[in-house]
Amino acid sequence: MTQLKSFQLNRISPLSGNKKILTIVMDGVGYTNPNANITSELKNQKGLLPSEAFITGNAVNAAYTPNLDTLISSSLFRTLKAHGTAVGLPSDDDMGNSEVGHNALGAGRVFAQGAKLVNSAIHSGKIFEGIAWKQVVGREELKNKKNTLHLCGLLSDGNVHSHIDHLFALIKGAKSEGVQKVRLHVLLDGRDVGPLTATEYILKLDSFLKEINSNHFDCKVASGGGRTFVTMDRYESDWSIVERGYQAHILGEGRGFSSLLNAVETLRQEKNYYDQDLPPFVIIDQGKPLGTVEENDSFIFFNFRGDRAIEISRALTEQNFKSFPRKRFPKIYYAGMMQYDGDLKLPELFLVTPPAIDRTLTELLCNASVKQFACSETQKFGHVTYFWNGNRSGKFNAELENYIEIPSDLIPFQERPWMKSAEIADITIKNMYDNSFEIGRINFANGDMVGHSGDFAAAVLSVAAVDLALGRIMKAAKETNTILIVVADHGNADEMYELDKKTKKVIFDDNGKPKLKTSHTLAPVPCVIYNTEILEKNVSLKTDMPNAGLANIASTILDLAGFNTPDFYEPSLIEFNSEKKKILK
Ligand SMILES: O=C(O)[C@@H](CO)OP(=O)(O)O
Ligand SMILES: [Mn+2]
Ligand SMILES: [Mn+2]
Repeated sequence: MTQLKSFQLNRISPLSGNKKILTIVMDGVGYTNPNANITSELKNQKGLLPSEAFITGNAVNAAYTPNLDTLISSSLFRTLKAHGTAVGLPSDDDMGNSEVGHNALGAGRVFAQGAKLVNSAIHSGKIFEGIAWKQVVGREELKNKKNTLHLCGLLSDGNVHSHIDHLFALIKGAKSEGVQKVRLHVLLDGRDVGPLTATEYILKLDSFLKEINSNHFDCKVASGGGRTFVTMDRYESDWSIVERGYQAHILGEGRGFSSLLNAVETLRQEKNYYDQDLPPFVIIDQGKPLGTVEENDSFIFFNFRGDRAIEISRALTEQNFKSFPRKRFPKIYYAGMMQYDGDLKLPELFLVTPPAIDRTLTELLCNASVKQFACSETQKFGHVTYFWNGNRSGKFNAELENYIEIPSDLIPFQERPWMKSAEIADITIKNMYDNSFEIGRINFANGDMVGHSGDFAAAVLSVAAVDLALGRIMKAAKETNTILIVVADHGNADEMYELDKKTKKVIFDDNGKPKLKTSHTLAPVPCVIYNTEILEKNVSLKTDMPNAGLANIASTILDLAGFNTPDFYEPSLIEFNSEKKKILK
């Protein structure tokens, strides 16, 4: 990775009088005009509540949000782009997500992201020329069937963590390389795609395998499970998720089925599982698991995004691993689709080089000796640290960076939609009064984590809980001389029902019920700068930036803090009506 030289910020006006700037990320709280998309036809649908937001499944607009409403009515309110090319994704059909959103927020620029980089590496063929491919796939032992190549990852075209086309390209590449035996360990999605879409992808995979399998090429599914229950934990929230995956994928331990389709269909019949919650399973052939991982096998984790790939990567490669008993730890040739953590160099081998996100806001502020604060609950803690800092888990300067994690609950979040919003507000407000930082950022997980459950009523409560916390912080901001920048990283709770792409009308299922949506949205996000009358009087939003996105926030923070904004960052969203130095006094 080429790293450019670091950069020294030039401060033209110090933050005096304990002035502070705090960015609040309301995860998954997209903004759409409350009055859009209503038709009389929709209003007449049976069984639906009469409010417009309720009818369209927009939990952000349906929630009681007096504080957010105050912010939205301010002259310093606008929306920002948070999806597609504005955050480095391949196309504007790609919804935003936390990784690309927080990368853009923390780095002040847009980098071509995993989804895009893997596409180009496949199209150019470079993915099959690198060291990792040679060392993991190009091995003699795979060509003479002594060992097996395992591919593990998320089976969908969600393009947040993975894409099914990437899996197909790897399988084709392995066949061309002369590999004879491939075993797949698939995680069902239902979170970046519709909640009950697994069968679509399974049928796609089945017909692909039918086509590609031959006398000399044997590729089959060996194990799997739903992504939120099996393998894809993050930020060490619940290692038992990874343990279940290890048992199914590596040891071949778990409930047996004759095929992937059979597993999903049987499990769904027994209990109304959404895809993401499916328990682990193992495919059995002639009484034996079809594809345990053995000594000297090769293994590729084909998700490109890091947060949920780190723990399984550690479980498969770490010598002194203590997070759960592995029972058996075969020595394998392991590669990730990407390197998931730039500080830990994890994993050592990777197929595609990740974006070289350098000179992040945290780094520049550390160079300028600015005290910083970051806080969230476990589910989003890495978002305001690791993602915010360009996919690095370490700190630039431990003395200047105060990071606080509030442990998340280990229950379905729709059962506690307030999550840890109150605790995050408590700690943040305390740090505001203590003047422990100059520039901080926090994340409220609610709109996103509850949005993913598909539970509309709970999502409405989740947004109200964020609003309550927001109101407390707004009050404290007035009393502690703190400027707030309230923003979101992408939409989610703003569309709890599937909408027709063109007409934006709710799609109904065969029973006349709205089709639930669990994934993120393409919505823009709110952005407000809040605090003093002085600010409102002397600062305005530039009017010539209709396409501004999340990457414009970093410069805006620096601008408000009295720094010159670096020319390699996207420009600030604001302008000062008279001399900046005087206004920021
Ligand atoms: O839960 C996750 O992993 C993603 C969705 O796949 O959500 P977010 O980007 O908000 O973290
Ligand atoms: Mn998010
Ligand atoms: Mn999400």
